[in-house]
Amino acid sequence: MEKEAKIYVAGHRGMVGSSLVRELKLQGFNNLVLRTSSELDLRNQAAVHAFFEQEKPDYVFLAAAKVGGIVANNTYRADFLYENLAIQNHVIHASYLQNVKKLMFLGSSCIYPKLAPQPLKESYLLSGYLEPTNEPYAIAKIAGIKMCEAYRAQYGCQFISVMPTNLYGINDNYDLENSHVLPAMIRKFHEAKLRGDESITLWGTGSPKREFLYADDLAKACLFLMQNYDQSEFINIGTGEDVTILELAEIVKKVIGFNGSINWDTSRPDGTPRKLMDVSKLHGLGWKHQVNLEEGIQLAYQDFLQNPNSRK
Ligand SMILES: NC(=O)C1=CN([C@@H]2O[C@H](COP(=O)(O)OP(=O)(O)OC[C@H]3O[C@@H](n4cnc5c(N)ncnc54)[C@H](OP(=O)(O)O)[C@@H]3O)[C@@H](O)[C@H]2O)C=CC1
Ligand SMILES: C[C@H]1O[C@H](OP(=O)(O)OP(=O)(O)OC[C@H]2O[C@@H](n3cnc4c(=O)[nH]c(N)nc43)[C@H](O)[C@@H]2O)[C@@H](O)[C@@H](O)C1=O
Repeated sequence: MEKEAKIYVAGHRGMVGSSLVRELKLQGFNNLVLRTSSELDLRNQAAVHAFFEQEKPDYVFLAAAKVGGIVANNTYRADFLYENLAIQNHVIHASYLQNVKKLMFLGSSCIYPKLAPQPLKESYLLSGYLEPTNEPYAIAKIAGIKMCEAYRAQYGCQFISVMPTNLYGINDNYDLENSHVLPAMIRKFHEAKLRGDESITLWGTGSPKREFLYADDLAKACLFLMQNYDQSEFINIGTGEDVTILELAEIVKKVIGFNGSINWDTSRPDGTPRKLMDVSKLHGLGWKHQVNLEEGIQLAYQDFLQNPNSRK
């Protein structure tokens, strides 16, 4: 990417998009094109095509999506399928029509079969049934991967896909019902500490395992791959290390300084038992994450405390 290149970051107000913008600016990319969803609703095909025709970006990071945790995915199944398909169809096709030099599509580790062998190699895609709680979202993400592959094969487009593991960081969504587990834990432990509660309640059994990557590390990986990776096959982004939800809770509890106990609401879903990324392809290219889990949780907690705009 040339420093003066025009770069469109779709979803720049989100956790990942805002981190991408910070990293791009840090690295000297300042010709950024940004639109909020109220300025440009990416579900509106005509509006997306008009925007691309007018702006003609050189590079596109597609980090706009309908995103949420296990319960949001399971509850708003139609919205997760329709909105994500619409957003990615419009942005990817318009990028082809306007000769975008390179596009990066962000998928998710939920594209892998629920019971796939661990760690998850890129080649395991479509080798088994998906986890039911997020099947609509995963189907949309798989369609996005296949669109990038197809536009490369048929039209020679330099479109790549990356599959991030579970993310957390600055500007996360802290809604208690719709968020992912880490922001939910930060808010639950913090508010319980303030109230002096004796216990907090988390979801499921605590036994599923998850891998967590700090969003600023993800943004660094995305910029690295935009400049150093150009193949049809998508690539995993993660740390290659996971913890049980119970172990995660113990870390968050310690960082926040909550002294009570933890109850488990087993009427809430556990989701997939484990989804640990195989990151050997990414490490082979020379990229590795920098922020470890406890350090990242401390940074996210500081942001939660200090940022008056945090999404609670
Ligand atoms: N968070 C996670 O744990 C993971 C996320 N990912 C992927 O990373 C990407 C970014 O996720 P994340 O930053 O967490 O999500 P956020 O919810 O934080 O941000 C999503 C952004 O998408 C934008 N958006 C949503 N709908 C529309 C629309 N109809 N038109 C225009 N913009 C829209 C929103 O814009 P606005 O603010 O202007 O409304 C929002 O800023 C997604 O593709 C997601 O699937 C992958 C793995 C894990
Ligand atoms: C990134 C990924 O995120 C989603 O998948 P998920 O990893 O299952 O999502 P999650 O972060 O919401 O939960 C992880 C685990 O944590 C447990 N858990 C405990 N207590 C709380 C809790 O209070 N809130 C939440 N949300 N989960 C909790 C919860 O029961 C589960 O076992 C996909 O739908 C899809 O969006 C996707 O790709």
